[in-house]
Amino acid sequence: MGLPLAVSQLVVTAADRRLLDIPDFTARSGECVGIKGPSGAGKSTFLYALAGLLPNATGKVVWGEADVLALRAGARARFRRDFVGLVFQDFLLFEELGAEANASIGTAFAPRRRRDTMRRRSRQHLDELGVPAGRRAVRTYSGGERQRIALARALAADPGVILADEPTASLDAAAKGQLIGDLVGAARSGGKTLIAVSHDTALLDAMDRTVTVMNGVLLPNAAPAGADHA
Ligand SMILES: Nc1ncnc2c1ncn2[C@@H]1O[C@H](COP(=O)(O)OP(=O)(O)OP(=O)(O)O)[C@@H](O)[C@H]1O
Repeated sequence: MGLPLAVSQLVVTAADRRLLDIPDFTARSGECVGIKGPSGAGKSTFLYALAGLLPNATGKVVWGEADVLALRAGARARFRRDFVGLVFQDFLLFEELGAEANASIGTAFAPRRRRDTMRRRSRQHLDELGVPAGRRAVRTYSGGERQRIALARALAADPGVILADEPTASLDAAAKGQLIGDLVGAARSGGKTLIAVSHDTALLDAMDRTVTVMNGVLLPNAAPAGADHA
Protein backbone atom coordinates (compact mmCIF):
# COMPACT_ATOMS: atom_id res chain seq x y z
CA MET A 1 0.00 0.00 0.00
CA GLY A 2 1.36 3.38 -0.99
CA LEU A 3 1.23 6.64 0.92
CA PRO A 4 0.01 9.95 -0.53
CA LEU A 5 2.37 12.92 -0.27
CA ALA A 6 1.48 16.54 0.48
CA VAL A 7 4.30 19.08 0.61
CA SER A 8 3.75 22.69 1.58
CA GLN A 9 6.09 25.65 2.13
CA LEU A 10 9.13 23.39 1.96
CA VAL A 11 12.30 25.47 2.25
CA VAL A 12 15.86 24.15 2.58
CA THR A 13 18.68 26.53 3.39
CA ALA A 14 22.41 26.00 3.85
CA ALA A 15 24.98 28.62 4.76
CA ASP A 16 22.41 31.40 4.19
CA ARG A 17 21.66 30.13 0.70
CA ARG A 18 18.15 28.98 -0.20
CA LEU A 19 18.67 25.64 -1.91
CA LEU A 20 15.01 24.74 -2.31
CA ASP A 21 11.67 26.53 -2.14
CA ILE A 22 8.63 24.37 -2.92
CA PRO A 23 5.36 26.02 -1.84
CA ASP A 24 3.16 23.13 -2.91
CA PHE A 25 3.61 19.60 -4.27
CA THR A 26 1.45 16.51 -4.04
CA ALA A 27 1.61 12.91 -5.21
CA ARG A 28 -1.14 10.32 -5.07
CA SER A 29 -0.76 7.05 -3.23
CA GLY A 30 0.84 4.61 -5.68
CA GLU A 31 1.83 7.33 -8.14
CA CYS A 32 5.22 7.14 -9.91
CA VAL A 33 6.74 10.63 -10.24
CA GLY A 34 10.00 11.51 -11.97
CA ILE A 35 12.06 14.54 -10.95
CA LYS A 36 14.34 15.98 -13.60
CA GLY A 37 16.36 19.16 -13.98
CA PRO A 38 19.88 20.38 -14.62
CA SER A 39 22.84 19.49 -12.44
CA GLY A 40 22.84 21.43 -9.18
CA ALA A 41 19.14 22.38 -9.52
CA GLY A 42 18.18 20.89 -6.16
CA LYS A 43 16.73 17.50 -7.18
CA SER A 44 18.61 15.44 -4.59
CA THR A 45 17.96 18.12 -1.98
CA PHE A 46 14.23 17.75 -2.73
CA LEU A 47 14.37 13.94 -2.50
CA TYR A 48 16.31 13.93 0.78
CA ALA A 49 13.94 16.52 2.23
CA LEU A 50 11.05 14.19 1.32
CA ALA A 51 12.85 11.44 3.25
CA GLY A 52 13.20 13.74 6.28
CA LEU A 53 16.97 13.46 6.00
CA LEU A 54 17.76 17.20 5.99
CA PRO A 55 17.87 18.90 9.40
CA ASN A 56 17.74 22.35 7.77
CA ALA A 57 14.39 21.79 6.03
CA THR A 58 11.29 23.71 7.15
CA GLY A 59 7.63 23.50 6.13
CA LYS A 60 5.52 20.38 5.84
CA VAL A 61 6.26 17.02 4.22
CA VAL A 62 3.21 14.91 4.98
CA TRP A 63 3.25 11.23 4.00
CA GLY A 64 -0.22 9.83 4.75
CA GLU A 65 -0.89 11.20 8.23
CA ALA A 66 2.72 11.84 9.23
CA ASP A 67 4.49 15.20 8.84
CA VAL A 68 8.08 13.94 8.83
CA LEU A 69 9.53 17.41 9.44
CA ALA A 70 7.49 17.69 12.65
CA LEU A 71 8.88 14.41 14.02
CA ARG A 72 11.88 14.28 16.35
CA ALA A 73 14.99 12.55 15.06
CA GLY A 74 14.16 9.13 16.55
CA ALA A 75 10.59 9.12 15.27
CA ARG A 76 11.78 10.26 11.83
CA ALA A 77 14.24 7.39 11.68
CA ARG A 78 11.50 4.94 12.67
CA PHE A 79 9.17 6.42 10.04
CA ARG A 80 11.85 5.94 7.37
CA ARG A 81 12.59 2.42 8.55
CA ASP A 82 8.92 1.41 8.36
CA PHE A 83 7.64 3.37 5.36
CA VAL A 84 10.47 4.49 3.05
CA GLY A 85 12.78 2.44 0.84
CA LEU A 86 15.81 4.36 -0.46
CA VAL A 87 17.78 3.57 -3.62
CA PHE A 88 20.97 5.52 -4.44
CA GLN A 89 23.06 6.06 -7.55
CA ASP A 90 26.13 4.36 -6.09
CA PHE A 91 24.22 1.54 -4.33
CA LEU A 92 25.68 2.21 -0.83
CA LEU A 93 26.09 -1.48 -0.07
CA PHE A 94 28.43 -3.03 2.51
CA GLU A 95 30.99 -4.27 -0.01
CA GLU A 96 32.43 -7.11 2.07
CA LEU A 97 29.04 -8.58 2.99
CA GLY A 98 27.03 -10.94 0.80
CA ALA A 99 23.84 -10.23 -1.14
CA GLU A 100 21.51 -11.61 1.51
CA ALA A 101 23.28 -9.84 4.37
CA ASN A 102 23.00 -6.54 2.49
CA ALA A 103 19.39 -7.03 1.43
CA SER A 104 18.35 -7.84 5.01
CA ILE A 105 20.58 -5.26 6.76
CA GLY A 106 17.45 -3.41 7.95
CA THR A 107 16.71 -6.25 10.37
CA ALA A 108 19.49 -4.85 12.56
CA PHE A 109 17.24 -1.84 13.24
CA ALA A 110 13.86 -3.58 13.19
CA PRO A 111 11.90 -4.89 16.17
CA ARG A 112 12.70 -8.56 16.84
CA ARG A 113 9.19 -9.73 15.88
CA ARG A 114 9.57 -8.37 12.34
CA ARG A 115 13.03 -9.71 11.57
CA ASP A 116 12.07 -13.15 10.23
CA THR A 117 9.52 -11.65 7.86
CA MET A 118 12.03 -9.09 6.60
CA ARG A 119 14.67 -11.79 6.06
CA ARG A 120 12.17 -13.94 4.19
CA ARG A 121 11.03 -11.01 2.09
CA SER A 122 14.55 -9.90 1.18
CA ARG A 123 15.45 -13.48 0.11
CA GLN A 124 12.28 -13.60 -1.98
CA HIS A 125 13.10 -10.25 -3.62
CA LEU A 126 16.64 -11.37 -4.41
CA ASP A 127 15.18 -14.47 -6.11
CA GLU A 128 12.51 -12.53 -7.98
CA LEU A 129 15.07 -9.97 -9.14
CA GLY A 130 17.31 -12.76 -10.42
CA VAL A 131 20.31 -11.92 -8.22
CA PRO A 132 22.66 -14.92 -8.29
CA ALA A 133 22.75 -16.61 -4.89
CA GLY A 134 26.05 -17.25 -3.15
CA ARG A 135 28.19 -16.42 -0.17
CA ARG A 136 30.53 -14.06 -2.03
CA ALA A 137 31.00 -10.39 -1.18
CA VAL A 138 28.80 -7.96 -3.13
CA ARG A 139 31.91 -6.22 -4.51
CA THR A 140 32.21 -9.27 -6.80
CA TYR A 141 28.74 -8.67 -8.29
CA SER A 142 28.09 -6.59 -11.42
CA GLY A 143 26.71 -3.05 -11.18
CA GLY A 144 23.28 -4.18 -12.30
CA GLU A 145 23.24 -7.01 -9.75
CA ARG A 146 24.42 -4.65 -7.01
CA GLN A 147 21.63 -2.19 -7.74
CA ARG A 148 19.10 -5.04 -7.66
CA ILE A 149 20.50 -6.06 -4.24
CA ALA A 150 20.02 -2.43 -3.16
CA LEU A 151 16.45 -2.59 -4.47
CA ALA A 152 15.82 -5.81 -2.51
CA ARG A 153 17.14 -4.00 0.58
CA ALA A 154 14.80 -1.06 -0.08
CA LEU A 155 11.83 -3.44 -0.37
CA ALA A 156 12.62 -5.60 2.66
CA ALA A 157 10.33 -3.72 5.03
CA ASP A 158 7.57 -3.59 2.37
CA PRO A 159 7.56 0.23 2.48
CA GLY A 160 4.71 2.33 1.07
CA VAL A 161 7.21 4.74 -0.49
CA ILE A 162 10.32 4.26 -2.65
CA LEU A 163 12.66 7.22 -3.10
CA ALA A 164 15.34 6.71 -5.74
CA ASP A 165 18.22 9.09 -6.51
CA GLU A 166 19.61 8.53 -10.03
CA PRO A 167 19.13 4.76 -9.66
CA THR A 168 20.35 3.96 -13.20
CA ALA A 169 23.21 6.48 -13.46
CA SER A 170 25.97 3.98 -12.59
CA LEU A 171 24.65 1.21 -14.86
CA ASP A 172 25.32 0.20 -18.47
CA ALA A 173 22.51 0.28 -21.03
CA ALA A 174 21.30 -3.30 -20.52
CA ALA A 175 21.37 -3.06 -16.72
CA LYS A 176 19.54 0.29 -16.87
CA GLY A 177 16.64 -1.28 -18.77
CA GLN A 178 16.34 -4.17 -16.36
CA LEU A 179 16.56 -1.94 -13.29
CA ILE A 180 13.85 0.38 -14.62
CA GLY A 181 11.57 -2.62 -15.13
CA ASP A 182 12.36 -3.97 -11.67
CA LEU A 183 11.98 -0.65 -9.87
CA VAL A 184 8.79 0.46 -11.56
CA GLY A 185 7.42 -3.10 -11.46
CA ALA A 186 8.00 -3.29 -7.69
CA ALA A 187 6.27 0.07 -7.19
CA ARG A 188 3.29 -0.72 -9.40
CA SER A 189 2.71 -4.29 -8.22
CA GLY A 190 2.95 -3.20 -4.58
CA GLY A 191 0.91 0.00 -5.06
CA LYS A 192 3.91 1.92 -3.69
CA THR A 193 4.46 5.61 -4.24
CA LEU A 194 7.69 6.05 -6.22
CA ILE A 195 9.60 9.33 -6.50
CA ALA A 196 12.70 9.03 -8.68
CA VAL A 197 15.29 11.70 -9.48
CA SER A 198 16.81 10.97 -12.87
CA HIS A 199 18.30 12.28 -16.10
CA ASP A 200 17.45 8.94 -17.75
CA THR A 201 14.70 9.49 -20.32
CA ALA A 202 13.78 5.78 -20.31
CA LEU A 203 13.20 5.91 -16.56
CA LEU A 204 11.28 9.19 -16.78
CA ASP A 205 9.13 7.73 -19.57
CA ALA A 206 8.15 4.86 -17.27
CA MET A 207 6.77 7.27 -14.64
CA ASP A 208 3.16 8.52 -14.49
CA ARG A 209 4.47 12.10 -14.71
CA THR A 210 7.65 14.10 -14.44
CA VAL A 211 8.26 17.44 -12.72
CA THR A 212 11.21 19.75 -13.27
CA VAL A 213 13.35 21.38 -10.59
CA MET A 214 15.32 24.46 -11.66
CA ASN A 215 17.27 26.74 -9.33
CA GLY A 216 15.57 25.18 -6.32
CA VAL A 217 12.00 25.70 -7.52
CA LEU A 218 9.48 23.47 -9.29
CA LEU A 219 8.65 24.60 -12.80
CA PRO A 220 5.03 24.43 -13.87
CA ASN A 221 5.09 21.26 -15.95
CA ALA A 222 2.05 20.29 -17.93
CA ALA A 223 3.89 17.83 -20.16
CA PRO A 224 2.34 14.36 -20.00
CA ALA A 225 4.53 11.32 -19.30
CA GLY A 226 6.36 10.31 -22.45
CA ALA A 227 6.69 13.87 -23.72
CA ASP A 228 10.03 15.61 -24.28
CA HIS A 229 12.38 15.34 -21.26
CA ALA A 230 15.19 17.50 -22.60
N1 LIG B 1 24.72 21.01 2.71
C1 LIG B 1 24.89 21.88 1.72
N2 LIG B 1 25.50 23.07 1.92
C2 LIG B 1 25.65 23.96 0.92
N3 LIG B 1 25.21 23.75 -0.34
C3 LIG B 1 24.59 22.58 -0.60
C4 LIG B 1 24.39 21.59 0.39
N4 LIG B 1 23.74 20.54 -0.17
C5 LIG B 1 23.56 20.86 -1.47
N5 LIG B 1 24.08 22.09 -1.73
C6 LIG B 1 24.04 22.79 -3.03
O1 LIG B 1 22.69 22.83 -3.43
C7 LIG B 1 22.59 22.76 -4.85
C8 LIG B 1 21.65 21.64 -5.23
O2 LIG B 1 22.27 20.38 -4.97
P1 LIG B 1 21.57 19.00 -5.36
O3 LIG B 1 22.52 17.91 -4.99
O4 LIG B 1 20.23 18.95 -4.77
O5 LIG B 1 21.46 19.15 -6.94
P2 LIG B 1 20.95 18.09 -8.03
O6 LIG B 1 19.89 18.77 -8.82
O7 LIG B 1 20.60 16.81 -7.38
O8 LIG B 1 22.25 17.94 -8.94
P3 LIG B 1 22.91 16.67 -9.71
O9 LIG B 1 21.99 16.36 -10.87
O10 LIG B 1 24.23 17.20 -10.17
O11 LIG B 1 23.02 15.55 -8.71
C9 LIG B 1 24.01 22.59 -5.37
O12 LIG B 1 24.49 23.85 -5.76
C10 LIG B 1 24.76 22.08 -4.14
O13 LIG B 1 26.13 22.46 -4.19
